[in-house]
Amino acid sequence: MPLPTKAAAVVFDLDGTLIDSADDLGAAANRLLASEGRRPLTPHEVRRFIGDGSRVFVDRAWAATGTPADGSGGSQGLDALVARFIAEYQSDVAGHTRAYAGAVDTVAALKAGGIAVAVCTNKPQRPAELVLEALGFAPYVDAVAGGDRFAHRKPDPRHLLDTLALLGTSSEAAVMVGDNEHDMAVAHGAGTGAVLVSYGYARLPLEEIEADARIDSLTDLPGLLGL
Ligand SMILES: O=C(O)COP(=O)(O)O
Ligand SMILES: [Mg+2]
Repeated sequence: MPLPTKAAAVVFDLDGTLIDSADDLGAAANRLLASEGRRPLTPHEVRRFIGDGSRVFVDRAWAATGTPADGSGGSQGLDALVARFIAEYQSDVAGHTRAYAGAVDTVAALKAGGIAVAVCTNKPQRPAELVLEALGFAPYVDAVAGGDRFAHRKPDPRHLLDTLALLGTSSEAAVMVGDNEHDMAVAHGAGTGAVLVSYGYARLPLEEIEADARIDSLTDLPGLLGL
């Protein structure tokens, strides 16, 4: 679908779109893996494992480094590892994480142009809020919808629809901006515009991901939206 001529809201994905967070996610995972006598993840593995939230990230990390974690909910199983991973990650969300070039200024420019801004991420709510605060996005963001805020998360389009409900914006007047197939899938499913960034952590070849527009830098976004 074409992008709205006058967008009322822009919803951003977080990891791989607004922020390059792989090093801190990897460091937290590697501290946990080391405490369990496992090898660290490579930077390439970390980038491939991001995008489906903390539970899937830890599950992939465990499967890649030895016996997979037990998903049955026991005290030694995946649930316990996920809780420890989130605690590790939350202790240092921004040490090695950077906003992509121009990202904060772009979000600020949209806001100044009268566009509502939200973040729809599979990262859990608390670390998402902490990193947005630490990197200077928070003053320009009207709503944050972490992966554990609602009953559904990307690629379920209800994650995006529930995010838009927080803003009071209709799908037709909204644009989703993200770096992977889940972000574009929720945009198509919810009926918003879909803008794919080229520099993030997509696992599929970018040309295989359907999008209404593709950008190499967030600084191209205001122009694309007619600001
Ligand atoms: O996998 C995650 O934790 C988050 O990924 P997202 O911000 O790209 O949705
Ligand atoms: Mg992403």
